Amino acid sequence: MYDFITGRIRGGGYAIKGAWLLIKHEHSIQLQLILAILVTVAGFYFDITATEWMFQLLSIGLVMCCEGLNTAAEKIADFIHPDYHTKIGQIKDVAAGAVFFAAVIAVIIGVIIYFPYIFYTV
Ligand SMILES: Nc1ncnc2c1ncn2[C@@H]1O[C@H](COP(=O)(O)OP(=O)(O)OP(=O)(O)O)[C@@H](O)[C@H]1O
Repeated sequence: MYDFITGRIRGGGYAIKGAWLLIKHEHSIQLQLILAILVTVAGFYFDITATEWMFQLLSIGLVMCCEGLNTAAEKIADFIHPDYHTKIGQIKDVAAGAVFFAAVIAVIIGVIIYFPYIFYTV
């Protein structure tokens, strides 16, 4: 039981270290973080509902999660095959495609939330 708890705590520490490395070194994650901060400010400004906050936070989490996994896939690809190869290109494109799905959904959710606040408020 003790090993289980210390192992989980250590695992959490590695995960926080990984999240910090993403924020510190990856421009794509830095951009997503800036966008997340901006929409969070917008959420407070427009006083969005609890349900809208949940969808917004889910969207932020989904995009940052996909972006982080995309970065991991790119790093694995570069590590196992640093030279140019069409397969590596496909692997990177597929990983980027996953981010694209998440980003499109996040934009649609953002439009659904903020369009009425911006255009229909009296
Ligand atoms: N080793 C490679 N072999 C073949 N094609 C590659 C290779 N590296 C990159 N590519 C192609 O270039 C695209 C961009 O790759 P890259 O690793 O630069 O990703 P990126 O999205 O620019 O990275 P970042 O998110 O760090 O800015 C890939 O999606 C792929 O199509």
